[in-house]
Amino acid sequence: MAADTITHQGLAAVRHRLETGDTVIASLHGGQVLSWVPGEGGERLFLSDKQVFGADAAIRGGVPICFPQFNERGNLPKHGFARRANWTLEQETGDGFVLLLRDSAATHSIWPERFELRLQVALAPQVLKLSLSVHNPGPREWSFAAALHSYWRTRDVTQVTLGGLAGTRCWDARADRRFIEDSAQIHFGQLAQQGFDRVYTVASEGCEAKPLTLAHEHGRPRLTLTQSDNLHEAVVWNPGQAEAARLADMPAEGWRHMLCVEAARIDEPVRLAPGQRWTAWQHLRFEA
Ligand SMILES: O=P(O)(O)OC[C@H]1O[C@@H](O)[C@H](O)[C@@H](O)[C@@H]1O
Repeated sequence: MAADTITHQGLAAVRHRLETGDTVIASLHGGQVLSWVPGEGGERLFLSDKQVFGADAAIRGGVPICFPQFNERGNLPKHGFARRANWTLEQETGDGFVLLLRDSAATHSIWPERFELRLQVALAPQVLKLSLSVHNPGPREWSFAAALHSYWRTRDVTQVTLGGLAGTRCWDARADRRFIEDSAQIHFGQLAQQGFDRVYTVASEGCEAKPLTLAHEHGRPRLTLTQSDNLHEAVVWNPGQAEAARLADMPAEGWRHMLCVEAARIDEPVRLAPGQRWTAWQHLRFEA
C-alpha cells in the first residue's frame, strides 16, 4: 500500500501499512518513527503521553535519531540536532518511505557542515527495517556520531530480559565502570532503584553484532534486534524511577513501560570525505 500523510498525536506524520495490518508511523519533526504495530501483536514502541511540545522540542519515545553527536560527548546540543529538526518526505519506496533532512540556515547556526541525512523506513510482515544514511555533499571532510535511539515498549520492564550481550565490552555510564558482560540474560528487576545506562561494544567492521533478544521472562513475546557492523555500539538505557521523575516529558510510571536498546556509532566517529556516503541499519523482528 502507498504511504499516506497523516496527523499523529498532533504531529505531521507519514504512515505505511501492509495488507497484513503491519503499520509504521513516523513524524516529520525529528524524522522519528513513533509507532510500529506488527500485524500480530500491538504497539511495540514506547511513546510518552507527556510530551513537551514546541518547535524545537525532542519527542520522548519512538526512534529518535541522534546526529551528529551522541549524548553530551561534544559541544553540540545533547544527542545532536536531527531529533529536533523538521524533516521532509523524500520518496515512497513500495515497502515504506524515505525521510530527508538537509543542512539549512537553521542547522548552520548549530553546526557549519553541509550534509544530507536520510532515514529509510521499510516494513515486512512482523519486521521493521530502519536504515540511516549520511552523505557529505560539501567541500570538506567532517566526522559524526549517530544512533537509532529506539524506545521499546514493555508491559513491565522489571520483568523483561535482554540476551545477546555476553562477552561484549561494557561501559556502565552511571558507575563509570568498564567490564566484560558475563550475563547471558540481563534482568532489569533493580531498575526502580538505580536506572540503567550502559554502552556495549557489540560490533566492528566485518564483524557483525550477535542478534539481541528482548523478551518477557517466559520468552514471549520476543523482539529480535540486529544492526549493521558499522554501528559498533548498543546502548541500553532506562532512567529508572528517580531519574524519570525529573524528566518533564515522562509520565510517573513511564520508565516501567520502556527500554531503550539503541544501535549506535559512538566511540569511533565516522569520517566522511566530500562526496562520500555512509549507511547503517537496525532491523527488528517481532514474535508474538
Ligand atoms: O533525555 P535525553 O536527552 O533524550 O537522553 C536520554 C538518554 O539517552 C541515552 O542514549 C543515554 O545513554 C543516556 O545517558 C541519556 O540520559
